[in-house]
Amino acid sequence: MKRHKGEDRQSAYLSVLSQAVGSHRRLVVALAVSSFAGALLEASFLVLITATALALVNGSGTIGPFLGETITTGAALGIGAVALALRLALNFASLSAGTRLTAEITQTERRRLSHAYLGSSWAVQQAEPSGRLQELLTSFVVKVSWAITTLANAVTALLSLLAFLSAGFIVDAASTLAVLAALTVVGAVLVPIRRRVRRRAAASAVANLEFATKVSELGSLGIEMQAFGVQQRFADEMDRLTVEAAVKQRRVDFLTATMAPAYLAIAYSAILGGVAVLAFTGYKDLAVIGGVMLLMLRSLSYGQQLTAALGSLAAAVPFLEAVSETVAKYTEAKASGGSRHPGSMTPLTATGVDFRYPNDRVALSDITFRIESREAIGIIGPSGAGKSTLAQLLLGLREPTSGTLCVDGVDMREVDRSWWSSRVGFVPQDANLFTGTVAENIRFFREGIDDDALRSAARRANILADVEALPHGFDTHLGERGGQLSGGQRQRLSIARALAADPELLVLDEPTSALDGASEALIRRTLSELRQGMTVVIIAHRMSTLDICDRIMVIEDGRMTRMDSPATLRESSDFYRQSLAHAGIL
Ligand SMILES: Nc1ncnc2c1ncn2[C@@H]1O[C@H](COP(=O)(O)OP(=O)(O)OP(=O)(O)O)[C@@H](O)[C@H]1O
Repeated sequence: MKRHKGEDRQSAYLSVLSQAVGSHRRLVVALAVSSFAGALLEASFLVLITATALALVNGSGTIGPFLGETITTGAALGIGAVALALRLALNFASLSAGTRLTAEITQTERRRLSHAYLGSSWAVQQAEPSGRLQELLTSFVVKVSWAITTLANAVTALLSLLAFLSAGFIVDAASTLAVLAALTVVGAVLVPIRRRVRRRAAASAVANLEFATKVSELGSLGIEMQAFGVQQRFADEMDRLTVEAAVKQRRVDFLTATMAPAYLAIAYSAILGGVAVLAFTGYKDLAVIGGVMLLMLRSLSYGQQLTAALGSLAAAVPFLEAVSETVAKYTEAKASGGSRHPGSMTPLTATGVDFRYPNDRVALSDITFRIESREAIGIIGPSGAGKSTLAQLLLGLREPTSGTLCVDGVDMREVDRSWWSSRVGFVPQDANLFTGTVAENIRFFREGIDDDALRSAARRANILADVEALPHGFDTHLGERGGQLSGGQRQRLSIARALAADPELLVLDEPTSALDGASEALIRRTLSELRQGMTVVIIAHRMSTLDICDRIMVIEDGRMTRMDSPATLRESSDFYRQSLAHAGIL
């Protein structure tokens, strides 16, 4: 059977919701049951108390019959008092279940999102717009927990309504049926409004994410913003995005809020109709009329709660959907890797390797090479030639689009990722330091790096003297992102981090780009000492850094045009000669 598009959407929402409720089902049920029982008690209390009051007015000592039993007014008052006490206890139980539910959902959704992100591939993490994950983890998760608590409230309101209607049937079936019919009409009238709320909320969720991305981007442009004096432009842009997000949110809020007055208008019309019927039929049983009126009013108020809860749910579901879609995207793009442990880190061979980015930009074509143990390989080439992309392939962060990359004869795709990363050191173009001590920054969350290994790594990276000059040495707390260090110091700290776990393969992506001549010379000396004990791959624009290399790979426009010793390249590669000439070496 052909399904309506709206139905598919509806079932998608329901499946996202039921997935999110998942392990919290127990609490949702506890919340619903305690609220339902509370509502039943309240309904019984109202029926008893109305009937008792009328009996007292009429001078009668009994009320009923209820379910075939008559009750004395004294017993009815006693039962009423017990019902009230029980209702209070159940109220507290629902409150406790509700607050626990919110806290648990916040935790599970945050864990689900952060674990999925951390387990996803570098390609997905790198493509993620900045600030998006933070926004999802904070305001989106709060809305998700709110959505599920709202769902529990909706279930509660629905069950309570059913409890009241059941009580109503006992008192007077015909009037209760009329109330039920009125409620069904109201529910149907509000369906299109709820659909609209959902559509508007989806637009609002998108605006929120765009806003978060912009805020994050603007935040990272701080120094340029000040230097170029464009703060006002930034403020204008922020204002524009703030207004856009606020307008979209207001539209959702307005539409959600219209549901209450719309509901009330229709509900009161139904009451008006009911009373008109009574007037018309001349029905006069005061006890029944009083009881039915009370139940009807209370039922309508539960109906109102149900409407409000469903409206809020419609507004929150797009946020839940965004979180679930993101988790699915991260999980689908899990960092790949096998379970094999090659006998050695070398030879490292590439055979006909191509790499294409998702935007179809071909970054590498037909790359073939073989790197032997303890070789020092330099990689040079014009900007944008594909050098960093190749480094990411060597680190196992990206997979070739075609061709193979092998470690001691084993395809990299089959190699155990943790085995590989524990044997590879990496120094990126920009040193990324975090708020923490010098020691923590060098250890970088890895276990088994003792104080001696720290000192040795710092010495080999030529940063030991700088660290010892700090007020608390290795225990000195660095500012956010290592803000109190110079660019060169940050780069050398990043080299110490790469060396701390004694890697067998060291990949350096322009390690000396931020260093002065003297520091660069020291790093060069360090590298020439290091290469005695490990295989080194260095991408460098500074030709002097490549002095220590046995062979140099020249990459031009994604292709490997040469891979030879420096002496041979002087003869065979125009690019190499030009680079030496620019560096004043030739
Ligand atoms: N994440 C990405 N998505 C799409 N294209 C990319 C991405 N990263 C790099 N590229 C493109 O791939 C090509 C190779 O980039 P790569 O960073 O590897 O060059 P590079 O030789 O390291 O450059 P540079 O020396 O300037 O750092 C470039 O054209 C670049 O625009």
